[in-house]
Order: sequence, then C-alpha cells, then structure tokens
Amino acid sequence: MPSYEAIARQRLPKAHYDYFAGGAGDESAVHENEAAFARLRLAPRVLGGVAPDLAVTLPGGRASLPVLVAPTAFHRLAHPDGELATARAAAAEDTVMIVSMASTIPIEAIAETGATLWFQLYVQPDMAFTERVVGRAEKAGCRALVVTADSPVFGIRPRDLHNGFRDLPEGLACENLREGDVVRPIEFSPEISWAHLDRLREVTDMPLVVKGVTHPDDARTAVGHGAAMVMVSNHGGRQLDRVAAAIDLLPEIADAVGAAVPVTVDGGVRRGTDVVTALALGARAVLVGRPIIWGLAAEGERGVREVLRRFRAETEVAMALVGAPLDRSVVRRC
Ligand SMILES: Cc1cc2nc3c(=O)[nH]c(=O)nc-3n(C[C@H](O)[C@H](O)[C@H](O)COP(=O)(O)O)c2cc1C
Ligand SMILES: CCCCCCC(=O)C(=O)O
Repeated sequence: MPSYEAIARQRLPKAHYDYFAGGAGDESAVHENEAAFARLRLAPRVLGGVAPDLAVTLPGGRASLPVLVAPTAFHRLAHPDGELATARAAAAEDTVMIVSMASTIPIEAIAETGATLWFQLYVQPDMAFTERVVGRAEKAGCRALVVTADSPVFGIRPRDLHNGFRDLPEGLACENLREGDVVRPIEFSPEISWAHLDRLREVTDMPLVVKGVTHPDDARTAVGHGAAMVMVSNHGGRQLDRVAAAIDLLPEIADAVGAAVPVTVDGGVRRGTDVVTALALGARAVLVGRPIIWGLAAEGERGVREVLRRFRAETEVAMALVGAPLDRSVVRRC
C-alpha cells in the first residue's frame, strides 16, 4: 500500500508538494530530525504492572493522546476542505489542533467544528493588528496562544525558490489576516522580542506558549516571561538549516525548565516509538506536522484521522512494551 506521502506527492502540483515537504538550505535539519530519532534505541523495563495511559493534560486543555496537530499553513493547498477537515479529524480523535495563523479557513469557521483549538501567532510589527487577530482567536474559543519565536525572518527554501512558489494561488488566502476585503501579508520581523510576549500576556487570558525554542537559556527566559509551555522545535527544518535535531535538543531544555511548565517537542516524529522516546526524554506531548498534511492530501478528514489513529495504536503498544517508569533510563544513543 503506498504511503500517504507517496499519494500526496503524486496528487499535488510539484510546487505545493515541495512547499510542504521541503526545508531550509540543504535540508539537513529536515533529515536530521528523523535521523536523530533513528539513532536512539530503547531499553524496555519489564513487569512494571502499569497499563499505558495516553491521555495528557496541558495548559490549553486535555488530549486523549500525547500527539497534537502542529500548526501548518495553507491546508487548502493540500485538500479543498483544508483546515476544516483537519479540525474534524482532530476532534474525532480527541486531540488538540494548533491552527496556523496562515490557515486558509478563518479561525471562527474552524472553531465551529468543535475541535479543541490553540492558535499559532506570528507577532506582526503592527501590534494593534496583532492584538485584533489574537482577539479573534480568543473570541472563537481557542484555548492557548502559541507564539512562534523561531521566525524573525523567513527561512531560505531552495525548493520554493526553484519552483517560483511565493504565495497562495488565486482564490486562497490567509483568512486570519483578512479585515473586510483586505488580506494583509504576514510579516516577519527581527525586532520581535520578549517585550512583545509581555504585551501579549496583558491582552489575552489564553495561556501563552513559546514555540521554536532550541536553547535552554531561552527556555528559562520564556518561563520567566510567563510562558505556560515551551515547544522545542526547529520548525521542521524550514527556518535555519544545520540546527540540531529537535529530539537531541529536548533533554537539556527539559532540564532547564524542570517542573515549571510542560515541554513539547516536534520535528521528525513519525512513529509511536518516536512519541514514547520523546516522552521518556522529558516531553509531555509531541506535535506532528508533515504526516498530517500527507493524510489530508491523500484522503481529507479520513486521512488525517487515520494518521492520528496510527499514532494512537503505535504509541499505546510502544508504551506498554517500554514499560514503566518511562524516563531517560530507557533511552540509549547508538
Ligand atoms: C508545510 C508546513 C507549514 C508550516 N507552517 C507553520 C506555521 O504556520 N506556523 C508554525 O509555527 N510552524 C509551522 N510549521 C512548522 C510545524 O509547526 C512543525 O514545527 C514542524 O512541521 C514539525 O516537523 P514535522 O513536519 O517533521 O513533523 C510548518 C511546517 C510545515 C511542514
Ligand atoms: C507568507 C506566509 C508564510 C506562512 C508561514 C508558514 C510557515 O511557517 C512555514 O514553515 O511554511
């Protein structure tokens, strides 16, 4: 049976497939995210007498499995139902969908699916506009605000340059940036700083989450600025090439944060064994990006649901087989 990624590659225009699959520079960080998981091995415990429990409680609510839908842009490039299909699948599988600010369906319509949503934000230099977008997300019922911190500029992605992929095609737009007839472009700014996080804390009651942390000092600073959760991520290798694999960065960040707030990791999570490895190394949950896109492109809502179902089944079995306690002692580097 062909993989969802193979179906997506066949079905999507090359420029769109490449946008989803590709990354920055030589794409070494894209590959390293997966390769780093493959270098880790497990040393299971036996006779622990503990049944696996996949449910997880996070500042933005509870999920029935520790696999959340990562924020990814432009779902209608993958499937006509776009983010509606993804959200319905997340709701059916009782997990959280983090909606990208660059979604192609407005947050209000996505919220009507009843899914547990968090909203991902690129802080815009126009803070008044940023605050209006945040206000929309909060009013729509989003339960957390995920501030992406790894994008002071947009990464250089050779596939997109080669394909001339710059923007959404006619008829599609970043609907969360629409005000009336005008859709503003997303801006990336190196001037975005911790002060912006402080301001956001004042204007929203949603718990603040900082996504894209790769250094333990920044993790500590995020907590100091009131972050309710820290997301270890190199943006799926799409921003800066040669960043270390997310899973390799996780332990020192988990140590830096300690018990203060939960930590998640994303990048290269493809199997239940990856999920369990991440949990053992200190993550409360993982985020999954491209596999969701491939499921969406291949079969819409059903495909996304199937991806989440596979993660659930594999994670449950891996958790049972790795046993208890699920901590660093069960992970080996080869
Ligand atoms: C096509 C695509 C679009 C993305 N869009 C966003 C985005 O809008 N905001 C964001 O914070 N991260 C974005 N990301 C990064 C993901 O949230 C996540 O960090 C990454 O995909 C995880 O790696 P994985 O794809 O290997 O699972 C995007 C990733 C992909 C692949
Ligand atoms: C011009 C809109 C860009 C949306 C950013 C999506 C993203 O983060 C990505 O990695 O791609």
